[in-house]
Amino acid sequence: MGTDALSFLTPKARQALDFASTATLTTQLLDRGLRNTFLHGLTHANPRQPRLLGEAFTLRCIPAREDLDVLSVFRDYDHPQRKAVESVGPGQVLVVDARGKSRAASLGHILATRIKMRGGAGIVTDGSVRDMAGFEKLELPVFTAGASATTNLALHHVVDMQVPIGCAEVAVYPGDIMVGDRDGVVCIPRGLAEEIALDAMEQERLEEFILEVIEGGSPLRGTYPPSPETLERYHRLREERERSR
Ligand SMILES: O=C([O-])CC(=O)C(=O)O
Ligand SMILES: [Mg+2]
Repeated sequence: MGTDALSFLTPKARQALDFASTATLTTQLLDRGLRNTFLHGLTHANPRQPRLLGEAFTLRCIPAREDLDVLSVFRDYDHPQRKAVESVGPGQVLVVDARGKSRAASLGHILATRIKMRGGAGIVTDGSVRDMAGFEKLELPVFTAGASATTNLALHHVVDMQVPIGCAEVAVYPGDIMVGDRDGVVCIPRGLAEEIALDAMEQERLEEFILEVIEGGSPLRGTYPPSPETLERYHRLREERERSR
């Protein structure tokens, strides 16, 4: 996976963002007062490629208009949609504000493949994609509200890239960190990414322990959330494991 765009993070934070679940990350964001960071309603197109990590490269659409949005505009290689695709860099995720409208696709298999070849880290749209059979096999994480055969400009007019957008009702700023897994996609404000990542890793480790205890038959009381005694057991176990490494 190309993660060049994430070089502002420490290797430890990058690793953590590659591992932590979106459930854990949204909890960490909530703990800092951010309640609306999960892009609800989007699912991954390729079941084997659910894990997404990259920096947001944003694309904004407004409603199409019949006098402007005609098929011939796609002959222009500098059409904003095509220009955006040719601008997504290594480690970046194309995040499309399709106003939550999925009746026409944000893009298709060829454009998505170009993003992959450019080293892009993925695609997220609150609209749809076309050529779904291709996306199901594409080795690029793509999150979408669904499939629609209708091409982009029947409904969308791509106006701008690298501006703040709304995607699935979540504010996404260029450079924010997008993380996806089987639950969907979360947007982490760039300035919070490092600390969220490190704390998320701690939460993951603790929850792994809690799950083991629950699987061992313990009730929730005293375990989840952990009582001081359970926490002590956890810290002791961690110390033991670290010593034996
Ligand atoms: O969305 C479009 O019209 C372009 C398309 O089909 C593709 O990229 O394969
Ligand atoms: Mg196509």
